[in-house]
Amino acid sequence: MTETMLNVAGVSVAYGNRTVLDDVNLTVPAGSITAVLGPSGCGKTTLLRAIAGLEPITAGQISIAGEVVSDDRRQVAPEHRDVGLVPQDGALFPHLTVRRNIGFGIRSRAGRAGRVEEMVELVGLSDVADRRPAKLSGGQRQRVALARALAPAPSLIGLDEPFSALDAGLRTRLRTEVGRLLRQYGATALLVTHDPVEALALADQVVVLLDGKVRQSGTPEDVYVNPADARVGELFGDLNRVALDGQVHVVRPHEVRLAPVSASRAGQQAVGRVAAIEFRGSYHLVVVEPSGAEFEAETVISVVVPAAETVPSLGDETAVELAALPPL
Ligand SMILES: Nc1ncnc2c1ncn2[C@@H]1O[C@H](COP(=O)(O)OP(=O)(O)OP(=O)(O)O)[C@@H](O)[C@H]1O
Repeated sequence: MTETMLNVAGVSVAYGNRTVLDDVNLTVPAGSITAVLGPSGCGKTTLLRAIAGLEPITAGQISIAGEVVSDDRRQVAPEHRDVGLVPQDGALFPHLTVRRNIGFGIRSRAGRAGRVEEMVELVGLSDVADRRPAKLSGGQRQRVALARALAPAPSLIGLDEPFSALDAGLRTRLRTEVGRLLRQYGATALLVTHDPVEALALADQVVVLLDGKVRQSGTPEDVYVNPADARVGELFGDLNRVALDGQVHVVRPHEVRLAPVSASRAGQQAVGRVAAIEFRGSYHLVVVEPSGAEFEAETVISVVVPAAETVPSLGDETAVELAALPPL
């Protein structure tokens, strides 16, 4: 069996009398990446801070590599937890070079220089290793922050929205690169993010956090394909909620298709009018108002139509194939 590197059991955290984490449970197996996904304010940063020892917990227990580091009696100091943090903004020391930033957390002097060089190479920063952070690009700064967290070989790496300050193109490239580095290094990582693409692309396990509670945990495929409820489903992008035959069905816009009205088959297709069309770059989102009596008032069904395909015009009558609508 794989060793559990992080175990968070029934953990609650309160600020004053306001509970922001409520009975949170999660485990991270050694050598794997877990993403905690949730909207702004759901408690992601608080969870990471509690794990790193920067926030006391009000209930439960946190263990790292089999050692209890937080419970109702104990709170092991951050520097004794063996957790490397990559904060949201990188938080590099502005007056230190890349090398010295990376070496900062390595306590023993013996072997430090060699270790720093290894990390500099790992993140591909040999050319800029004597520069200070101000002379680096945003992507380079984030790589320094990652190397600094990895350098002391911690049991666990915590990443707090590490790509959020970067522009879209760089974010995608760095995401791929960081994923590769963490795997190559065999790191155990907990990534907190509000970005579903980041969570799905990088993680072995996704933990969905809503209002301070874990709503669902599973593989990326699990949580995407079988969301526990519509709120979880909606975290991963546009979602149709269609009230049909007394049940609410949810379906993603790319899972339904437009069809010619003449091919309509009862129960399989909804017929309606095109109420809106949005161009989204690689596709059009076509919003259809179905007219059948079986649909509740104000039901709309959004359909992804790839850019290469013909889109209907506003007001056109069209059919939507509904075969993929699972009830929730
Ligand atoms: N030191 C604090 N004192 C009081 N309330 C706080 C403190 N830190 C955070 N909070 C509140 O706790 C809740 C959870 O905050 P947290 O930063 O953990 O959420 P988050 O999911 O990381 O959000 P974001 O992505 O916006 O950083 C929020 O409502 C926040 O306002």
